[in-house]
Amino acid sequence: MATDQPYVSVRNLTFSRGDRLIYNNLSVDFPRGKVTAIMGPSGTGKTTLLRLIGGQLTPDSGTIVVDGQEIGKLRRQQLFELRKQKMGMLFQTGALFTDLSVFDNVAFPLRVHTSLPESVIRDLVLMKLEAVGLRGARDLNPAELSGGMARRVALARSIAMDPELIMYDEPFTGLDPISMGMIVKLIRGLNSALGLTSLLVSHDVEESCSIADYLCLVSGGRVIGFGTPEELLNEGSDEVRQFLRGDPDGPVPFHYPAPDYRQDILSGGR
Ligand SMILES: Nc1ncnc2c1ncn2[C@@H]1O[C@H](COP(=O)(O)OP(=O)(O)OP(=O)(O)O)[C@@H](O)[C@H]1O
Repeated sequence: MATDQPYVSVRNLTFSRGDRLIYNNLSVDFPRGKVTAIMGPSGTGKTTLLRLIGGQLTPDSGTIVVDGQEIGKLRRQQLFELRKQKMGMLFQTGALFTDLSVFDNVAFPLRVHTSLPESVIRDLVLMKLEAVGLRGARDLNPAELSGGMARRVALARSIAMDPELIMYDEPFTGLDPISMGMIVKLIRGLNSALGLTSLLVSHDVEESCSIADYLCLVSGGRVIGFGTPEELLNEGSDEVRQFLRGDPDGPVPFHYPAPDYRQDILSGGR
């Protein structure tokens, strides 16, 4: 696949949950080898988009192409192979196996998906743990880890199979500033060192802007801005800039639609 082709290409995607239309004809490309942060209001469908790209959900219509392969055309086994070989996911809820040590958690995908000898698995696990700074914690159990350490072990596990695409869903949530700083550094560092394509869903504007090559802002089922953080902060629409600056009022109004305030007060009713 040519390196100038996007790694993920979404075309005319429509997807509903029950009566709720979440995406209506969405098209967006995610550049290869870059970190793109997907941001937008709560409930707008960011996690849903990651799950559609990962093939865990199926679009009502439209196509999703990952590294040249159209997800919707793959048979179940092919999709499983694609996910196994090319995709890593770090979901906020992606808990570690509590009855396995740190080492065994990271070794798990290698043991399940490959027939590598234990000596090679050992080297690979130690390399991944070294990358997240936790080689020395290999014998601990998840219950002995802080939240930040657990997130780093989960990250080591999600890169165990050397994915090309890694999707992070709210990786900073609930972390103290130091742990958050470590995860920020790791996401950026791993992307550069391993040449990954990274998609990051996050509400943390400052952290996302500090590591993302591109921001993709979604709202109301469509992309309202795509560009570098600087481009969007300086030249984005009013709605984009309101979101990025966290302004309480703007195109998204502070007040829920209501009748005239003065008349409302004077009317005396409810
Ligand atoms: N399993 C489900 N069944 C039905 N509706 C769902 C399900 N999961 C999510 N939804 C709905 O789909 C919409 C999009 O959810 P999603 O989690 O993708 O939003 P999000 O942008 O990631 O939100 P947040 O920023 O709050 O995490 C929401 O309205 C949500 O209520």
